[in-house]
Amino acid sequence: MIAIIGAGKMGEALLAGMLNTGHDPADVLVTEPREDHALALRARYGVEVVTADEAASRAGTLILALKPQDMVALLDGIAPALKADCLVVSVAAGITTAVLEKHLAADIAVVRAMPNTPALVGLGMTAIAAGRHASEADLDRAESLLRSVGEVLRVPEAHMDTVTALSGTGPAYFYFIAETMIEAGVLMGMPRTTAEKLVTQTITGSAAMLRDSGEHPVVLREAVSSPGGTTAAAVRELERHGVRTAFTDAIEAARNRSRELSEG
Ligand SMILES: NC(=O)C1=CN([C@@H]2O[C@H](COP(=O)(O)OP(=O)(O)OC[C@H]3O[C@@H](n4cnc5c(N)ncnc54)[C@H](OP(=O)(O)O)[C@@H]3O)[C@@H](O)[C@H]2O)C=CC1
Ligand SMILES: O=C(O)[C@@H]1CCC=N1
Repeated sequence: MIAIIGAGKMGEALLAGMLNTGHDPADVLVTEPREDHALALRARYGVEVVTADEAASRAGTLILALKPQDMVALLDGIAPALKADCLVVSVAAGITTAVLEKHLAADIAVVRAMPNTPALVGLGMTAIAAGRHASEADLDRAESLLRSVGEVLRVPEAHMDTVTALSGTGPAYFYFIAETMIEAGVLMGMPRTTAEKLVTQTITGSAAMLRDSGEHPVVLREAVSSPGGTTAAAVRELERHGVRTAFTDAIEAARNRSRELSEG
């Protein structure tokens, strides 16, 4: 039995992704404090909605997808109910395996995971790192569960805050660029629906090329840049406005915020 505690944006993306890829709703429990949201989840996905204690006592694999700020209180609350052989997978930004182990039973198997919302459409990217008591088999279990919603990479836990900044937060950078491009089209007088279609398909096609060509992004960008042309003019403006530095600083700020979240 898999239980998800906290079916907000990320928890629901994992839930929907898992069910879309063949998990049986009868094998999934969900915990959500808000009555109306709990009822909506039950109606939408056909899963059983239970209390956190019940989820902890019945789950073979427990996914914790509540906010980092709510995590310690939840861990302290469910620790007595948890099955000794339960695998705990936390997707919370910044919450280390040491914190999870400290507030659950000392020898519990925990895996820290950082997914992203494209899990909803089966194209997620998740990095995982093992706690002190998680065996290779536990990592395999976490990986096979998360692979149902996209790709999975094992990383040292020391990299997890950077993972959070790159792939966990990454979809937001992408949507920010998409939004900016659409608004630029609208500013220049294009109908919004036309701008949205052009930008969405451009981004989808570019992402597919980046994934499938095996080329470095610089090579792909150079292929778009005709001598004396539009792309070179545009890139000069991006550099002049410090967009590269802005992105680097943004990603560093996300990494630092993830670190701060581990301090409570
Ligand atoms: N959003 C994302 O793209 C990603 C998020 N994450 C991580 O996922 C976690 C959730 O983030 P996100 O989905 O964005 O946040 P949300 O606020 O959308 O989701 C958190 C959910 O947890 C519920 N919740 C709060 N307290 C409890 C509790 N005691 N028991 C059960 N459920 C509870 C909340 O209910 P209510 O609203 O009623 O308070 C809410 O539905 C965070 O730890 C975040 O770091 C990781 C990767 C990507
Ligand atoms: O914004 C956040 O804190 C979460 C973690 C990664 C993406 N969203």
